Amino acid sequence: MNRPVWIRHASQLVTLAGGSSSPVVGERMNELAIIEDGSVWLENGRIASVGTDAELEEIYRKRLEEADIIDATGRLVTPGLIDPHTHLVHAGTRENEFNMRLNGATYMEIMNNGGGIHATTAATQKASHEQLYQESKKRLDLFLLHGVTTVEAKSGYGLTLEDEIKQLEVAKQLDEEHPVDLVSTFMGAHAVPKDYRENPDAFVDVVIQEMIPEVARRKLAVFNDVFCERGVFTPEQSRRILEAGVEHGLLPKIHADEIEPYEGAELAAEIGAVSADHLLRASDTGIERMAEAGVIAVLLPGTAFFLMAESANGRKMIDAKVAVAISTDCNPGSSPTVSMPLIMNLGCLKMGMTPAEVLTAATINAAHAIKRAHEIGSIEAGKLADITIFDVPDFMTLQYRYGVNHVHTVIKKGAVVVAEGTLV
Ligand SMILES: O=C(O)CC1=NCN=C1
Ligand SMILES: [Zn+2]
Repeated sequence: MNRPVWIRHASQLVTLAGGSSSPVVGERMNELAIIEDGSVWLENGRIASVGTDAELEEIYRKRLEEADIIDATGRLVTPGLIDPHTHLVHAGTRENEFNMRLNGATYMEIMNNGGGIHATTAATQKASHEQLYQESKKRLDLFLLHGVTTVEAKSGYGLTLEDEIKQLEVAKQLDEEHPVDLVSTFMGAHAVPKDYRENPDAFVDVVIQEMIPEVARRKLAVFNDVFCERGVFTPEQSRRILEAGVEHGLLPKIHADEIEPYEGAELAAEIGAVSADHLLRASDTGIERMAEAGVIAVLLPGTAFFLMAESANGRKMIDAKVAVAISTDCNPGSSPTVSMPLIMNLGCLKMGMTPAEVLTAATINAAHAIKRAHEIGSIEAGKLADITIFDVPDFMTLQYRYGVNHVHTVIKKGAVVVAEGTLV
């Protein structure tokens, strides 16, 4: 049995308490429920008590010797960060395309010429399970070093039943073996394979009739996602794919309005998606409908930055009472980063969000976007003991001193997995 862990004297203990029952919207995204000189007692992998240091010293006065003490004096303590949108499991890289885009090519031009997602699909189809596992594990180690304790991971670079299952089985093995928890999304509808270019609806039928039933039968995914974009899947095809997922118990997510306005946000609201992601080009109507329907906006400022595009308007969405979460969109083409701290910086600098709002978006709202807010995303008694300690005194400095990884310690289910910025 592991000894209890007592984190003491946090200059700011950001609990995010009070946001677990439903996604946090509007002004409440600025309410971090901070405890000065804060203290957390972790036991049996879960959070046992939260309060001031004096309060916990009183509660545990007869057990102080039992605990391993972590002195957080002068440091910021937050819930473990959560990344609700990654394409973690993939093979290969696309730095050649990065250079092409720096020389004026567009993302869709590259994709329509057989690169982009198709390039990564070719590499992933060729890769063995073991190769995918090893390459993805390296990325997961880096996520951990950047303070992330849970990630969502999509398939979508297989585009055949066998290869989609291969990706999802790698994610399952990583979830079982790596400290970071994974929540899987099936995304067979990530692109139309070249062989179906003349008849994309035939591929939609394969996704609906073959892939979704088998993935659901094997319980390899919680969510079903589709790239709803002009030149990829139409809103009508996307609807068919997401409704088929719902019929098999897979919750809907959608890549919406990333490159062009395409009424993806409207579709997300209409079918009651858990989240609509990207939204760089979402319409005002789409944002309003998402607020009414309670669809979470998962915003990906790293992707906009890397595609040299205008970011989504996080400010407008928060003011319209849409619950906002943020993510790296970790993928080899449009966002090859694992740095959630940088994504928070970009949320402030490029999407008009406050330092408090980006922290809410990277913790409790990200937990809601993967349906895990009952277990993670805030520092409250009973939740998993997933904690990140930053070597800055407060949540404002975390954004002010931008572009730096300030992670000092990461605790996953009560065990120290990163100490002084190094994997344990
Ligand atoms: O380009 C990629 O590999 C990932 C992506 N999917 C939809 N937008 C970007
Ligand atoms: Zn994505």
